[in-house]
Amino acid sequence: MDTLFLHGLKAETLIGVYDWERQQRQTLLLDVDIGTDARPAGHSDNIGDTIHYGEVAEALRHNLAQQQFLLLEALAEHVAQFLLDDFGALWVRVRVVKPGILAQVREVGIQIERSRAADGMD
Ligand SMILES: Nc1nc2c(c(=O)[nH]1)N=C([C@H](O)[C@@H](O)CO)CN2
Repeated sequence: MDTLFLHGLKAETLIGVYDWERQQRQTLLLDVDIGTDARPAGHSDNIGDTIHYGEVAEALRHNLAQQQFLLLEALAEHVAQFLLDDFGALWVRVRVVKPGILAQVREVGIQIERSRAADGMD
């Protein structure tokens, strides 16, 4: 399988379990890997034969700005399902980092992998 990826995508959303986190959106960093078949576009050289990464970035930012979550786990599940459902991804890896949230820790986050074939069982 081929992988289309967007790494270091900044997205704002309301997220967190503490009261102060419910007051305003925070900026998260997402690494998104999308399993796809790149051969049709590789042969045709036509944007219509692939997943447009600009559209993925815009749709994700727009969608997350309208959502709210308590946990990074819930946000990652939401993003994975969004990519499988709305962009026809065959498989996705979603890594979410919440920057600067813990002192003395470089990065905190979650990474999940989900696939269409497993139908939510993985
Ligand atoms: N496994 C997780 N642990 C924690 C989360 C989370 O989303 N997943 N979130 C928090 C708080 O919101 C934290 O970001 C604020 O310090 C704590 N632990």
